Amino acid sequence: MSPDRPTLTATPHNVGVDAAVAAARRVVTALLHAGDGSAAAMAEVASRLTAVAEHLEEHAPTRDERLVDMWAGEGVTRHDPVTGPENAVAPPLPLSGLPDGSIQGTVTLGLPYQGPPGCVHGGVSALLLDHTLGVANHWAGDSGMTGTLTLRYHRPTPLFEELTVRARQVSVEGRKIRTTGEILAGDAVCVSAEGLFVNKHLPRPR
Ligand SMILES: CCCCC/C=C\C/C=C\C/C=C\C/C=C\CCCC(=O)SCCNC(=O)CCNC(=O)[C@H](O)C(C)(C)COP(=O)(O)OP(=O)(O)OC[C@H]1O[C@@H](n2cnc3c(N)ncnc32)[C@H](O)[C@@H]1OP(=O)(O)O
Repeated sequence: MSPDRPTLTATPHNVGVDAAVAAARRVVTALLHAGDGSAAAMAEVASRLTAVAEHLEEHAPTRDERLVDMWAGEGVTRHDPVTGPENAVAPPLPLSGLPDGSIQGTVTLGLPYQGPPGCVHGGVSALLLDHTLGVANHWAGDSGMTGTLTLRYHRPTPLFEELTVRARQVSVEGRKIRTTGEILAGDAVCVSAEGLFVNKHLPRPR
């Protein structure tokens, strides 16, 4: 971690559940690349993956216990669907704070996130931006829940290319927090976002 660029999201470990999740992401991507026409032994793949799922289910706490556990501590989340090293749905997108108060991260998205041919699904862009704006609010000090998120899709967002996702808090008036952000490919803005967040926090499971 660089002192003028603090890491704001959970750092993946190369062991334990983080390593298993990284392998699961690889499986999801490999399945989509293989497709129905592949010569892979899909019946056997399905049976081995089912055995893995059954093993995990057998050793999991109850859902309520897990919900308490994943919200324990006051630090960064490890489970969210954007940055979470414990969430195989997350690309993941690591985010850092910049000296000007904004935040930024880079990510390259593959086939699981495809919308238009060769491009990122618009809902996936919305997910990345919603979360990044939320983290920018935490970093700035006043945060809340997304009330309204407005997106403008300027140009198709490419798969397989490094994207920059950035955001900054713009203003706080009473409980209303305004935040903006963008996804860029190179210097070109692909998607821009304006968020109105309302300072309200749901209680953590206990
Ligand atoms: C989200 C917190 C996560 C906690 C994580 C904590 C630690 C982890 C650390 C790191 C993780 C970092 C960040 C997390 C990042 C991202 C989180 C993702 C964000 C989400 O994924 S979050 C889920 C989607 N989100 C919802 O599920 C909201 C459902 N909804 C409601 O819960 C209410 O609807 C609410 C709260 C929005 C408002 O309800 P309310 O009763 O508190 O507000 P009220 O009526 O008093 O209005 C007060 C003033 O806000 C204006 N106002 C009201 N609603 C508005 C709206 N929708 N749009 C624009 N303006 C609105 C009024 O017009 C009035 O304005 P004025 O004062 O000027 O009249």
